[in-house]
Amino acid sequence: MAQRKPIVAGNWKMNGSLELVSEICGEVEKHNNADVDVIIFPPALLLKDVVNKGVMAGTQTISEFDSGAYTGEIHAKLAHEIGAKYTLVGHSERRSLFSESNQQVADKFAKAQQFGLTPILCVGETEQQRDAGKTEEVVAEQIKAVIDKLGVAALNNSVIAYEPVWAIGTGKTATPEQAQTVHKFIRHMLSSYDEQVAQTLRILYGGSVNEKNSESLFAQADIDGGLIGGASLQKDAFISICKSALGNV
Ligand SMILES: O=C[C@H](O)COP(=O)(O)O
Repeated sequence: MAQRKPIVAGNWKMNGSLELVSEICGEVEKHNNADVDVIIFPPALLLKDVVNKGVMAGTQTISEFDSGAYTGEIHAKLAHEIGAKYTLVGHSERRSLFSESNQQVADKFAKAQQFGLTPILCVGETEQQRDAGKTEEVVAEQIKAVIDKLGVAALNNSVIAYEPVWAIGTGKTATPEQAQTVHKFIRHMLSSYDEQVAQTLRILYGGSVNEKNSESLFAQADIDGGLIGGASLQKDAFISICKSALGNV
């Protein structure tokens, strides 16, 4: 089996402050090493502060446009110049609250790579879709939008985060088995395009990950770390999750 370096990514969403940067980042930086990539996704206004603390960072979304009259958008080129290494694309909150389509997410993915950012493509089904037996179909469509636009090789320089919408911020974590089933499906689907991409792509799980469940989730064969929301705002919990990625992925 391919060796994949785990990632523990903290998505602060529209939370955090300069105080939180000071409280968490010094500690977090110590856990980013040869064995695990630790990344913080702060609100864009705190990106430079996080980078200045020596922490690997990214934006929570990115514009699909180049520079121009796009008030309020985050330019991938500027984010990269400031020091961002990654960006999330297609987080379910962007899809549901800001109506981002699969096509738009694919455009953002392309723009991120064009300007040197590694996209983390977020995918996942709603509870209704899961209940209707459509989990695999929904996740496959979300990934195929990127493959159709850019070709499967574009996934080489990316990460996928599987985040079932029903598990986000609800405390209702997918069981390790439920998560593993979908991660395995994603790898299987990718292997029909390219076996090397399927084996080397890092696939993170997100959705109510905390310091108590991270170890069992990360121990699954196809789970390469986590995208953490609420627990990434608590220093001790987040550090504990970072430690559980070591030797468990
Ligand atoms: O990006 C992170 C996810 O939306 C998970 O959030 P959560 O850990 O608060 O459920």
